[in-house]
Amino acid sequence: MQALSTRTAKNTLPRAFAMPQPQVPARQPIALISVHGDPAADVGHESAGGQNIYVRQLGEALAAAGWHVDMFTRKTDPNDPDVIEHSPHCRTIRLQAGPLTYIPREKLFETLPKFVEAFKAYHAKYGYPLIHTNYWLSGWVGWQLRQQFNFQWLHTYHSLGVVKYQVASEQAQRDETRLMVEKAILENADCVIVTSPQEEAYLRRWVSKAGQTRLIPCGTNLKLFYPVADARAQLNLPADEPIVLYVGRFDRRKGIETLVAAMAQIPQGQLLLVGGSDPQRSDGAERRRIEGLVQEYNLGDRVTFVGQIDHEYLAVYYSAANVCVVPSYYEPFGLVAIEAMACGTPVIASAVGGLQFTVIPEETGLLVPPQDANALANAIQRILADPAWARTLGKNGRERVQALFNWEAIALQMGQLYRQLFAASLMGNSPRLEMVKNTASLAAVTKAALAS
Ligand SMILES: O=c1ccn([C@@H]2O[C@H](COP(=O)(O)OP(=O)(O)O)[C@@H](O)[C@H]2O)c(=O)[nH]1
Repeated sequence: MQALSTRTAKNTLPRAFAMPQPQVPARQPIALISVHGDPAADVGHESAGGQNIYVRQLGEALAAAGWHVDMFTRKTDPNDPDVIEHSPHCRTIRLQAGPLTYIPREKLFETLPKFVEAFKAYHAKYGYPLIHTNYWLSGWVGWQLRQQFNFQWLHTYHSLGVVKYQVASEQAQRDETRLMVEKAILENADCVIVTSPQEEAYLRRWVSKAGQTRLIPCGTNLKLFYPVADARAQLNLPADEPIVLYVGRFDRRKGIETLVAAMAQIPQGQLLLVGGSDPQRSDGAERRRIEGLVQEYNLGDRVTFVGQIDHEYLAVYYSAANVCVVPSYYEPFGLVAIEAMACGTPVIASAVGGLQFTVIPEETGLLVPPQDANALANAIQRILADPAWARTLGKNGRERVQALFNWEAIALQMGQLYRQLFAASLMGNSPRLEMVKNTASLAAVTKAALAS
């Protein structure tokens, strides 16, 4: 007799009776636009800094949380690939808009219409229901698209012209188009992300009373930034000499000049300047200017130009330092401050912008007036003179980052906001967002996001 029963048992039912295959849920596609900050680029020099890190971290985290994320940037080198896969559902897409060469951001505006056209080809295919733009140039792109398509539009400024132009050395750069576009963004986007309460206040005082904002700070990756025990040994640095650290781009507004002048007033200690530069570009010119000052102050044997360091390896530098200084004249947020704090290193920062949110004077470090070398020298000496207090500042700093600026929690908050905007738009409502008003409520939101 035929062994009919065994075949039947092995799932040979006629097609009509077969169970339907489980469907893999389609991922919601979203677009992050960062025209001048390529999320796939190496950071720490003129054309790549905090914005590149922010967009890349956000894209990767949202993809891990179940979205399909396309991050659009302008292609600047013909040898670069057009598409980079960061993970199966997160990619950087480089669009051709204008010449395939680096263009400083002050001159990028005229390439934007081409960027909009190139983006539309992808939009026709994926129909992104949510677009998150970064910096005013990408915001202009979002604003143009908004006039033609229906999508939820979020924006992060990263830097505000109206605040930047208040610094004397930046006034010559004043750009009326930028100011007009920044106002249009606030008034037309579905939600603007402010990264500090200071940014919210600047927007309301100087840009517009209209438009919705939500406080979601920048964050840092606590798995990358933590206290490294044998940092000095790894870097071959002496165990007992004070080390003052600067990390960042060579740009006048970063105030490296003030830090060098402060070091000249301090009798001991090494200054490490971490950050890349290209001799052909403006950061190369700034580095030469700083090198000149180091010679003038006779600090040649106490200042080291370390060059660019991989983001993934920076924790060793932060951990090796007694203090990290962020001497900026203008700083919208300042990732370097929270990275140093996450490594347990006290921070001395200028009392400007978001640094007044991240650094708590006398608790996690010190704040000093910008461009004041005397005040900075005093602050550095106070910290170097009291190692026990410095350790307490460092410990408090790490705790503050854990409570408020942990990237994992920030990404979850952003994902929740995206979902909130979607839900409200599906119901035809203009979404009403709850404003996080103070640090205590932000800490509670952060905790809740991590617990969810
Ligand atoms: O050699 C370097 C110098 C800087 N950075 C990174 O560049 C970013 C600078 O961001 P920040 O917000 O401090 O300043 P911005 O460049 O956006 O003005 C930080 O994440 C640094 O860790 C880096 O990875 N390597």
